Parts: sequence; C-alpha cells; structure tokens
Amino acid sequence: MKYQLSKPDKTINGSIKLPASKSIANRALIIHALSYSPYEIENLSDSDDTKVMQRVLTSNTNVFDIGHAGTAMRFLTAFLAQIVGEWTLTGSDRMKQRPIKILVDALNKLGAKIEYLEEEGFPPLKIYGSHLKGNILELDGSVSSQYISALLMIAPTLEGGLTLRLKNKVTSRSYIELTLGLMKQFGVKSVWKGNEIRINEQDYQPCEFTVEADWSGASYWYQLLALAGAGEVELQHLNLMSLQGDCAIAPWFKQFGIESQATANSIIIRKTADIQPKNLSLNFAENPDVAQTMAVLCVLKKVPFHFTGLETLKIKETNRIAALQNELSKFGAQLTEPHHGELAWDGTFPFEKKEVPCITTYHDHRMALAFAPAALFGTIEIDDPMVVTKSYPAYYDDLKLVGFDVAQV
Ligand SMILES: O=C(O)C1=C[C@@H](OP(=O)(O)O)[C@@H](O)[C@H](O)C1
Ligand SMILES: C=C(OP(=O)(O)O)C(=O)O
Repeated sequence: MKYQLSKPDKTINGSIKLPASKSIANRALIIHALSYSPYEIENLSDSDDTKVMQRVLTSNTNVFDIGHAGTAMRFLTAFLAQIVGEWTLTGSDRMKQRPIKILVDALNKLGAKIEYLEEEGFPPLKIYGSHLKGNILELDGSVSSQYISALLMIAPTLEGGLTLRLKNKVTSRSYIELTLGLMKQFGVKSVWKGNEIRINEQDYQPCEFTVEADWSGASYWYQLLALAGAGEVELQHLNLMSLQGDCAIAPWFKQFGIESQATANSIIIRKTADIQPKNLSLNFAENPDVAQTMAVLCVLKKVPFHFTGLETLKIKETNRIAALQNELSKFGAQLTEPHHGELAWDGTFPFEKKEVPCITTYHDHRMALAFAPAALFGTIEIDDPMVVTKSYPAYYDDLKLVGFDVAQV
C-alpha cells in the first residue's frame, strides 16, 4: 500500500498532540514493574513499541515476539534474566539482525543463563531467569546505549548492586542520562564518574508518573515548519527542559528561522525568518534518531552538510545510511560516506529528480516520518506508509490537520 502526499499551500498552522515518548514509556514500564508500583503510568502512547512492552509485562505466557522494538528487546532481556522462569524473546526479521551479544555476555557474567536460538550474538533468545548477583562489569559502550540502560534499570535489584566500566566512545549518552534521570524520579541513586557508573542495591520507590511528549516526533514538526513558507504550530505537552536528548534540536532550528516558545503546557514553534545556514555540520552521537530529519531538510533546502556521530545508524530499524542515500537520490542528491559514521552532501544534484518520488521505507518508521514533509515541495508517494505506527501512529491524521492531502494509491 502507498500513500500519495501533497500540500496545496506552503503555510502550516495548527495545534498537535504529539505521541508520548516511547523511550520514556518503555523505561517507566520496566521501572514500574520492578517497583511493584500500585500507580498507573499516565499518557502511555499507542505506539507499537510501547504496546508490545505493555503486552509482555502483563502477559501470562513465556514466549514473546517484540517485533521491531529495540528498547523492548534489550530492556526485557535484562528484566526477564532476573525473573525465575524460562523465557523466549524473539522479534522481526530485522530484529534478528540487530546485535545483542554485549548485553547477553554481561548478563551471563552476572549469573544469568541466556542462549541464542538461531545465530550467535543475535535474537531470538532463550532466557533462563534466576536470582542475579551484582558485580563490576566492563562493557563496550560504543554499539548501543540500550544495553547499558537495560543493565542499569535492573542494577538496584541485584545483590550487591552493579558497577559498569564503559569502554570505547560511549554512544547515545543522552539516553543513559535519561535512564538514570527516570530511575532517580523513582528514588534510585546512582553515581556516574568518568567511565564508571555505580548503583548500589536499593529499592525503587513507587510514584505517580506521566510520560512526556516525544521530542523525536517533534523533530518532524520543526522540519515541516522550516520547509514551509510561514506558520506556527503548538506542540502540546512538549517540554523544552526535557531529559530527552533530542530536545537539542530546538537551538539547531534557529538557523532555519524557527523560534521555540515555552508555554505552561506546550511549546509553540514559529517561523520568524526565511533564513538558512550556508552549510551545516552536526554531530549526532547524542541524537541519532533525528539524523534522517536533518538530512531530508538539508537536501530540500539545498544546504550542503557534513554529519558525524552516525556510527550506530547501520544497526537501527534499517541501515539508515544506505536508506538515506537511496531515497535522497530520488530528489537528485548524491550523499557520500566520507568515513564510517559520517554522511555528507556537497549541495549538487547529479541525479535526475523523479517527478513524483516514491519513498521506500525499509520497515523504518523514521523514513516515512522524515520524508513526508517533502510533500511541501511537490507531490510524493510513500511506500508501506504505516511503518509510522512504531512511534507515531497518528502522524498522517496530524498532517491532514495542517492541510496535507493524504490519499491511498
Ligand atoms: O534507549 C533508548 O530509548 C534509545 C536509544 C537509542 O539507541 P542506541 O543506544 O542503540 O543508539 C535510540 O536510537 C533509540 O531510538 C532509543
Ligand atoms: C532506533 C530506534 O528505535 P529502537 O532502537 O528502539 O528500535 C528509533 O526509534 O529510531
């Protein structure tokens, strides 16, 4: 199935209820379970990744298919390893290509027994859960922060607590800070000094909790407004002082004439000037999920760029480096990868631009989310458009609210 998207005029005005952050929700659900909390978590989104986490945590079976949800795969591996029983965790074909050895090795060193059911180092997993003992663990921090977050969340429940010594350049640090920040809200203390994180054995304190709106989802609205001729959008329940690393985009977008104003319950973003940078250098090590947003924006605005810190993009929902190269070539641009973890564009268009580019999404929600705004520059099609349900199920409804035509073709 394909959607055809167009936007007859170039103005965007509206008030949008963003989805709740799946990163916060999936942490809160694990912590909630570990703290035996009697409170409900408020504002859980209906994104696939959050629904699957809820389903597993309330299920009475022991075989779970978590689909495409990286956080669910990694956080549940650690969570189930410390619950007595035999558990099977599997996922989509792509999930079976996303590495998990670093986490499995760490848990096995804590006394867990986790086996691979197919390929060594990858899901599906057979987990024999048991009482785990804390330790000092050395861990490669350069592949995915989700392994670290998974271990940190169970750390207070381990006999003797846990010390993690992180090796190599730590990726997605902001997500580790998010984990520790949420654990703190549930009463758990931690110390992070240099490359070492220490958490003593202690109890989580149940508390009321409401999930914030999603900053990664907000990035598409910043992008839309930067591409639009004029407009103003209220992003409901979004917080400028967020623990989510992706809130770093607010200052980035000033260069594209977008101002962010905090109100009591929302952020209003406004196009105040028709400006753009001559070129753009950005490092995405803290915010890998907004790389697609910025790459599509820059090509459409004809802003040459050099992006770094993209080392992890090849092991996400798809190889996002290759996916961006393929799909932006349909707009005439040739992106290069000067070194591993980099993506660059010299501002030229050596390829012929397709009349109505049809975007392939590669089972990756962020391909559809980041390319849909391109409809402001001419009709586009999106193949397999409902991939967006992974994080932002109401995306097309929200686009319709601000005047997009969305038709099934
Ligand atoms: O912990 C999290 O919620 C996430 C961490 C990041 O992954 P990596 O740590 O694998 O880069 C990010 O890309 C993902 O969307 C969500
Ligand atoms: C990488 C992502 O998710 P995950 O790793 O949790 O599947 C994402 O949402 O962009």
